[in-house]
Amino acid sequence: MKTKVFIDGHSGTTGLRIHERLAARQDIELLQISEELRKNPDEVKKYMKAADIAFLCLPDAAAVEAAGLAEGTGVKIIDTSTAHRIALGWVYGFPELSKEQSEKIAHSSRVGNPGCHASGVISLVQPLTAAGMMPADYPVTAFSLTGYSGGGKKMIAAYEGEKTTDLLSPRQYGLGQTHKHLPEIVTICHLADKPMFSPIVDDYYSGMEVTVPVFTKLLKGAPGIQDVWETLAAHYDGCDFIHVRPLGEDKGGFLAANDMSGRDDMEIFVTGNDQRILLTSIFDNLGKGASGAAIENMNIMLGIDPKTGLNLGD
Ligand SMILES: NC(=O)C1=CN([C@@H]2O[C@H](COP(=O)(O)OP(=O)(O)OC[C@H]3O[C@@H](n4cnc5c(N)ncnc54)[C@H](OP(=O)(O)O)[C@@H]3O)[C@@H](O)[C@H]2O)C=CC1
Ligand SMILES: CC(=O)N[C@@H](CCC(=O)OP(=O)(O)O)C(=O)O
Repeated sequence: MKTKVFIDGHSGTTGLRIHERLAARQDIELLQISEELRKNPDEVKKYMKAADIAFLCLPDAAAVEAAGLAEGTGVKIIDTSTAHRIALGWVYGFPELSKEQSEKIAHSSRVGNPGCHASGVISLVQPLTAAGMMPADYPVTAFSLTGYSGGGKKMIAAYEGEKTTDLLSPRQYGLGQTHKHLPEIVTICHLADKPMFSPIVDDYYSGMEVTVPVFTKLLKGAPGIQDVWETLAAHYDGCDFIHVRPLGEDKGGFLAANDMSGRDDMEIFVTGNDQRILLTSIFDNLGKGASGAAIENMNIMLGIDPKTGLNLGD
C-alpha cells in the first residue's frame, strides 16, 4: 500500500521541492488540497486525517496552527518551519547527530526539520563538542553564504524581478545577532553561549556555504588540524548525506557556495593549519538545508532506505 503524504504549503519554495521529489516515487500517494481551500482549517484537518505523514512548509504561525489541527488525527508531522525545532515533544531532524538521534526520529511522530544555516553550523560544531574536543564555552563564530531562495517566495520575486542595485551585491544581515537559528544551534551543540553569526545573501538561486573558524589553542588539549579532521571524518563515517572531504582539499583555492545546488547531501572541508582552521560545509539550502532533509527524515520515519528519492549526485 502506498504511503499517503500531505504537503501543507505545497506551492511555497520548500513545499514545491518536496512535491517534485515525491511525485516521482511509486511508493507515495500525494494528497493534493485545492488552491482555494488550502488555508481553510476544516479542509486542512480533513487532509491531516487522510494522510499518514504531513509536511508543514509554512510560516511559523501557520505551522503552529496546522500542528494543532493535526492533533488526534494520527498523522505524523515533519515541520520545516522554526516553530517546533526545540519544542517539547518534538525531535530535532538531524539524524547524523548520532545513532541515537536517528533512532529517535525513526520512532517519533513529530519531527522539527533543522534550519538551513543551523544545519551548516551544527554539522561542523556538534561532532567536536560531542567528542569533548570543543569546550561548551568555546566562542563559536560562523559566517554563512546563502542563495536568495532561502528567503522564500517573496525574496525570490525580489531577486528575479526588476532588481534594485543593492540586490546585485552580497548583503550581510542578522546584524543585531538575533537570527532565528541561534537557539537551535546552542541547544543541539550544547554550547554555553550563542555564536557570533553573520549570514550573507547573494544574487544566485540556491546553495549554502557555512564556515566556522577554529583556533586550536582554545580546543581541549590543543589538537592539530589532522586530529580535528579525524574527529569529523570518524563522526560522519558511513553517512550517506554528509561527506568529509580529504584534509586540505580546497577545490583549487575557491569554494563556491552554489557547488551543491540541486543536491540533497552536504560536503565538509577542513583547511588551514595547526593553529587556525576553517571548517566549511557546503550544501543546498533547499536540499540538506530544507526539503532534502525533510525527505531524509520521512524515509527514516517510514522505515524506508533513507537514500530513496533524493539527489545525492554521482
Ligand atoms: N527557503 C528555504 O531555503 C528554507 C525555508 N524553511 C522554512 O520553511 C517554511 C516555508 O518556507 P518557504 O517555502 O521558503 O516559504 P514560501 O514563502 O516560499 O512559501 C510559504 C507557503 O506557505 C503558504 N501559506 C502561508 N500561510 C498559509 C496557511 N495558513 N495555510 C496554507 N498555506 C499557507 C504560502 O502561500 P501564500 O504565498 O499564498 O500565502 C506559500 O505558498 C518556512 O517556515 C521557512 O522558514 C526552512 C529551511 C530553508
Ligand atoms: C536568505 C534568508 O532570508 N534565509 C532565511 C533562512 C531560511 C530558513 O532556513 O529559515 P527557517 O528557520 O524558517 O527554516 C533567514 O536567514 O532567515
